[in-house]
Amino acid sequence: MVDKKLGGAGLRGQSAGETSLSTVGQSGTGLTYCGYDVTDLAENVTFEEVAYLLFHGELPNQTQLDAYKQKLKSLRCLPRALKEVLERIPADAHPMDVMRTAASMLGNLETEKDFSEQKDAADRLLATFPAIICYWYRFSHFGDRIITETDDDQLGAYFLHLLHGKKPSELHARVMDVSLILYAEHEFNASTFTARVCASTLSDLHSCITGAIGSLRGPLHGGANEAAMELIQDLTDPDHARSVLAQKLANKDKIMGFGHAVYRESDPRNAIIKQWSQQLSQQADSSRLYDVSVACEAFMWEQKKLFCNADFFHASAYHYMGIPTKLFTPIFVCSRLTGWAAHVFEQRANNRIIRPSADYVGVEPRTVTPIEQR
Ligand SMILES: CC(=O)SCCNC(=O)CCNC(=O)[C@H](O)C(C)(C)COP(=O)(O)OP(=O)(O)OC[C@H]1O[C@@H](n2cnc3c(N)ncnc32)[C@H](O)[C@@H]1OP(=O)(O)O
Ligand SMILES: O=C([O-])CC(=O)C(=O)O
Repeated sequence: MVDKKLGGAGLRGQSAGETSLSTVGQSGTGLTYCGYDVTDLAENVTFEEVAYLLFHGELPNQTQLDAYKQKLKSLRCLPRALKEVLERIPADAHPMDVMRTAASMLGNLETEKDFSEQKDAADRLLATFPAIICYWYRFSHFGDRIITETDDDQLGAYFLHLLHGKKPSELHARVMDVSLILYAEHEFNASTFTARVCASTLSDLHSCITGAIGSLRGPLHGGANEAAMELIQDLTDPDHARSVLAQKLANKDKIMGFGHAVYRESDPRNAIIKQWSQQLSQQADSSRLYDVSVACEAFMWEQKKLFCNADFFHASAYHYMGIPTKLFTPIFVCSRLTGWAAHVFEQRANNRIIRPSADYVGVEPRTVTPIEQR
């Protein structure tokens, strides 16, 4: 793998601490969680195993996994006060604002009083995030008060079940599971770094997660999967895709779902989700979204040597599973919560408050002019 030339703004390339949770752009296909290649994990384990790995440092054995899944299932009930808050948030709210408010509200209702409660607090958030976003969505858009306690075995299938009101197909359940694995953890990305900065003040887990959701919301980070959908939805065929992109590049527009702060030639998550998007397209009425996405990928590489990041083919994959575009980034939250929480645990275990310095570029020292003379 070629190292990206790093330096300058955005703290690019500077080490801001240690982690044993993941490596980005260093070994294997480019992304490892606790030493396992993400490609290996996406092929051979489930998201619940990845969550356990990030929280405990090792994959669970069968007994541990069964107990963990049982625990998560038992935590799916939303408190009445949280449902009341969700019912008051309007349908035109940004779903990431719903997630941010809900994480904060849960922090009021079920405050983490001591760090010894951190894993239970994280499991509770993990178990409830799919219910939170689907409860708000179904109530605000259709007036449904859904029952959030179901017997779904896995979080991805649980989300699709609550969203659509019926259990998903095996293929859809598997794609959601893989998607959650791919989004789970990514070293010191902007939202995780937000969580760690907050943790370094010895704040509570809900504050760390609430802040991280705010950072993930932006289109340069998690919001890119929705922005990519907005781009591809209007592309009629590969020729049209090429001409729209050529115009955008001429305008110096950023093309969402392309490029990365660390990877230089490819994002290993792309090949995986792309292959699942292709499978979904073969079952769909039309393969247009997949075909135009492939044309965008080829054109961007040919013109700018820019490659698809994790977000680009997630857009078509999620769309093929009937997921409304506005819920794409909240799914990212449901997954990345595991990475955020694991980083909070790691920060707390060896903490020093994160407080860098700034290079001052303002005016020279001066004295106050009395107000009547200004
Ligand atoms: C899961 C995730 O969060 S993955 C990231 C999701 N975000 C996106 O997809 C948004 C689109 N992409 C981007 O904005 C950027 O590629 C980022 C934010 C991901 C990384 O930013 P940086 O590290 O600053 O990018 P990088 O240093 O590689 O940029 C090099 C050049 O390529 C350009 N470039 C990078 N990405 C893009 C893009 N998607 N479209 C057009 N040009 C781009 C930059 O503008 C820069 O040009 P310049 O030198 O003329 O200023
Ligand atoms: O690492 C980054 O900068 C962004 C990213 O891909 C992620 O958070 O998954």
